[in-house]
Amino acid sequence: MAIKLHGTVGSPATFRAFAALYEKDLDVDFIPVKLGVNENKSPQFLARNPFGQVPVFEHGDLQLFESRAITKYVAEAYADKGTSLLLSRDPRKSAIQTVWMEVESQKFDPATSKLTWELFFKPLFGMTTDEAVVAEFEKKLEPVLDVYEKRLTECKYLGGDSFSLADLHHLPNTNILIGTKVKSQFDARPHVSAWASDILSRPAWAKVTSMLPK
Ligand SMILES: N[C@@H](CCC(=O)N[C@@H](CS)C(=O)NCC(=O)O)C(=O)O
Repeated sequence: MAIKLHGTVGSPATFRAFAALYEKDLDVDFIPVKLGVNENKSPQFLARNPFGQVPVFEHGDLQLFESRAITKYVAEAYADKGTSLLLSRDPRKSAIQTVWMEVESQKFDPATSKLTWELFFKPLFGMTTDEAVVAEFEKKLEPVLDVYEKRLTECKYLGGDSFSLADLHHLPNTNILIGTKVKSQFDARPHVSAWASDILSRPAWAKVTSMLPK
């Protein structure tokens, strides 16, 4: 029974799911969804995700949407395969990893998704970047990265001493932003900068980004 991922090359949420699947060395049947022609709003796609967004994961009769729910399922279902993406079964250690997964989705993602949209996707689609929005969200990202800098002086990765979902969830937006002027915010914080280089150089992530057109 093949694992299927419905998604779009370059979509941060699709790439987040792929990162977990590739860390686990899983074979994936990729089913491309064309966002540009609203394939994601077709009745067939809405039956898979009523919010009409990629990615959607399918394995037999299990169907999931929300990239972070997909990565968590993959980490748990394939716990003994590939990279261990869950730091511990101990509730206390596991809770600390969860804290940093929540920080990513509640603090890092809202600021960085706005910035990736303004600085990367809008120019890609021939739209004009709104510099006022960029300035506003760069300001919001700064205190988040300050907290990361402190955290990363205490341990090598956000969730603890090894790479986990808490780091993996950051990959798509970090990968885009280090190709923009926001890179300077990463560079200004030595531990954040080293952490970003480390997680972006993982072979599984290189396999994900190799899907991008050259
Ligand atoms: N929270 C969702 C976000 C999914 C999402 O924003 N997907 C985007 C592509 S990265 C999408 O499908 N956009 C098309 C749309 O919203 O109509 C997740 O993590 O899966």
